Amino acid sequence: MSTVPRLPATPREFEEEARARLDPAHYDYFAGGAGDEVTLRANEAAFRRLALLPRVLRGAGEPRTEVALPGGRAGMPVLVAPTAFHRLADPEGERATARAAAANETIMMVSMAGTVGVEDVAAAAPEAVLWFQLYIQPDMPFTETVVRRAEAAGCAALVVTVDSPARGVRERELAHGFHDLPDGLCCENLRDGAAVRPIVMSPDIGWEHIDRLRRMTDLPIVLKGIMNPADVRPAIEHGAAALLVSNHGGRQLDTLPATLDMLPPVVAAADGAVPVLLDGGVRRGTDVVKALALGAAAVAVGRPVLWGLAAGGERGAARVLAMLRAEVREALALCGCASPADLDPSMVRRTC
Ligand SMILES: Cc1cc2nc3c(=O)[nH]c(=O)nc-3n(C[C@H](O)[C@H](O)[C@H](O)COP(=O)(O)O)c2cc1C
Ligand SMILES: O=C(O)C(=O)c1ccccc1
Repeated sequence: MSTVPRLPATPREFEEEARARLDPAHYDYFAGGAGDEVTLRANEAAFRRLALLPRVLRGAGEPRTEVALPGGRAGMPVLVAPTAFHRLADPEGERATARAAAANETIMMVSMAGTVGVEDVAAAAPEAVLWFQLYIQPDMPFTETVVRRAEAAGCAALVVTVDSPARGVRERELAHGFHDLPDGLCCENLRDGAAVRPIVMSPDIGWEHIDRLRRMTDLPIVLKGIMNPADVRPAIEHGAAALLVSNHGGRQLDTLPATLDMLPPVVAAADGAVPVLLDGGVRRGTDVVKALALGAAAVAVGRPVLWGLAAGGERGAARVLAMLRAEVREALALCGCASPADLDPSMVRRTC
């Protein structure tokens, strides 16, 4: 009789299991943040500081969890954030992640630094809604080549990461001497004929590049890495269809505030013109509901999906997403909400 291995039951257990299975250098690559990891810790801590204040006797009925976004509908307000190098966690890599996202009716943002080409990700999960994450390369003809690949693969939006004019310095990577993918793995989306280009994080990228991208494609553009409310108006003026409040999971500049703490001022600056999403430190359904109460249209998770993938491949990643979906439904129900639209800022309270 064959037995199916037992999967962990909590987010913490998923991370422990992933840590036990991964090469320590790869675990630290996934887990680590920049500098003293102040921002990395701040993201989760901000959720813990906030308490929920449910409403009662609203007769809301069974809650619905789906949300409509510029790049399509998601069955739950928890998307898969773009993360690099999934084949370090599981041989199927991004194919497994896409199937796990599709099984939970959610959207996967496919990293430009993926270890499976975007066409193969799409082919592995034909029902998945994919958004393609792009680092605009200063070589704009090459950037266009990558955009055309994402379009041809059927991606429904471009997620342009704007928090990376340089690569963040992560001391855990330095300690292991982790610089490159092992032999046999590469960034398949960076293929250029027989060669694979390195990803350039360029300080020369400016709003004019967003304008050029806007002219290049009809896909909605999501700007990922907006933290300062002063950047919201220009983002809208330059044609962003949505904003993703993100500090890159604390992996770029250290000592940025928690994303949850910048969500209210960014939402206020957007003033309903575009939906605002958030990532960073989301681990439980209650975290999701807190962000939605403060005005997020949806959230995304990075590391939790990697832990699922490392602990149990496609099945592990799918379980992590299914747990989050069940927790969101439960938290909405216990808050007296029929849908995310019933949440509002009066339903969260700072405790310290
Ligand atoms: C291992 C790892 C790789 C990442 N790679 C990318 C990437 O290729 N592109 C990108 O825009 N963001 C990348 N991110 C940032 C995530 O998209 C996201 O902002 C962050 O992980 C959210 O925080 P969380 O991990 O606490 O959920 C990466 C994050 C991690 C942990
Ligand atoms: O590690 C990261 O956070 C990341 O964004 C990245 C970008 C390019 C290549 C590999 C990883």
